[in-house]
Amino acid sequence: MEPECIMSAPGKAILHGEHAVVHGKVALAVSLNLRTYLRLQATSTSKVCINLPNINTFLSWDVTKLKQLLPDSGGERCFLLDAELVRRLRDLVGVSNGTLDTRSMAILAFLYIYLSVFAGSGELPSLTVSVWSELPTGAGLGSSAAYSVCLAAALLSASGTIPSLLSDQESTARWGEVEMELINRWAFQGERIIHGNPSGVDNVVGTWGGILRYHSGKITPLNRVPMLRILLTNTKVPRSTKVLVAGVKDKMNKFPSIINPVLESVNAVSCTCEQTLSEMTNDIPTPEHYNILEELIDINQHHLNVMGVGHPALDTLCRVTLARGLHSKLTGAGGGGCGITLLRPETECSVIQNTIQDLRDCGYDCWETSVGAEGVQQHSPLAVKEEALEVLARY
Ligand SMILES: Nc1ncnc2c1ncn2[C@@H]1O[C@H](COP(=O)(O)OP(=O)(O)OP(=O)(O)O)[C@@H](O)[C@H]1O
Ligand SMILES: C[C@@](O)(CCO)CC(=O)[O-]
Ligand SMILES: [Mg+2]
Repeated sequence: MEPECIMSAPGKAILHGEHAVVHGKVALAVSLNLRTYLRLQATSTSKVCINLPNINTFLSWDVTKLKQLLPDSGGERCFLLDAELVRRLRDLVGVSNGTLDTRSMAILAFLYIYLSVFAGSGELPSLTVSVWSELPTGAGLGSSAAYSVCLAAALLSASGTIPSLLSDQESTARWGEVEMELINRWAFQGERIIHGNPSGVDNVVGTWGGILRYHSGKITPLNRVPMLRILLTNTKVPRSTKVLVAGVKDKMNKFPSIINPVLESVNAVSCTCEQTLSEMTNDIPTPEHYNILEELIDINQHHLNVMGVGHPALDTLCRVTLARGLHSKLTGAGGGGCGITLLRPETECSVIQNTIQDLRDCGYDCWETSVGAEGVQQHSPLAVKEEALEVLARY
């Protein structure tokens, strides 16, 4: 095992298709230039330690105690969640079945991947894992997926299942397709623990990065898309993806003939958006293209409200931006959290600045973001963003 490794993975924004994607519809998603960073250190303390400064969680366990929880076999566990292992971990962490609290979810996901990845070798190494993120936690930008992707990459690398990539002190590197598939599968298990019933789109974006279409597990990178300018707004209203996803399912069960057509319509929105983006890259983008993108945003935002995942703070976001001629929708699971606002090429700087100020006056965080960042990466210490290294080096 290498003495130390540092990984990072990006957050994501969903352009269209959140919730519908859980039920087999198309989603379009982009990676963000906000990342989660993880540092793993091999130790000889006979302890497993985790430091999660974003959620003020610092814990450790004796390796001998964790050994008692080892599942019978490893490896294949990246396909199905091992319910018995989850039960044992819940007992260890002291949480009941329905728990949703931030800490317990993060710890369960970590211990689940750690134990499963090392189960095959029968030996549990002592190590310290520290994770710090630029992403707001639980706000719709895929923080859970970026966290799970980093955990999967680091623990698979520590176990020797995938190679450690770096040869010199200053590089950043990415794995090949086979290793990324494996990272993605294990990250999906982390998402299952945190989300309950994830579609897999968030961990796919966290692993591969870029701009992509996701449909029932099938990933299609959109290599040619116009440069999209987006405002991200965090309403700071807390919410849980798990609860919201379960709420949509309840509505589907209660009113199938009403909700199923809505999901079908969201699917058509995603497909029409994809088609429009492709026309914009083949021809010169016109104002009419942007009008279509804006109408699709409005339609989808209404659909998401019908599904019950809106929030008054998101309504305010849409109203405030529309007053400046800009169109917004929630992104991710909704219920609060973040929204995206499309900027047109001709949108004047003063309009953008005034919109940002209006939103900040509502108490929201708001910033312009670039999309399409790299997926999961391994960094040498000298190639990590200074701020991230500074935080991770404290532990
Ligand atoms: N930096 C972090 N440190 C520790 N745990 C984290 C971190 N980021 C995310 N998590 C875990 O992920 C959970 C948030 O996941 P959740 O899916 O609800 O929100 P999200 O992923 O930010 O939004 P969405 O799924 O809508 O994109 C937290 O409760 C915590 O358990
Ligand atoms: C709400 C949802 O569609 C997106 C969360 O970012 C959930 C999922 O796809 O797993
Ligand atoms: Mg999530």
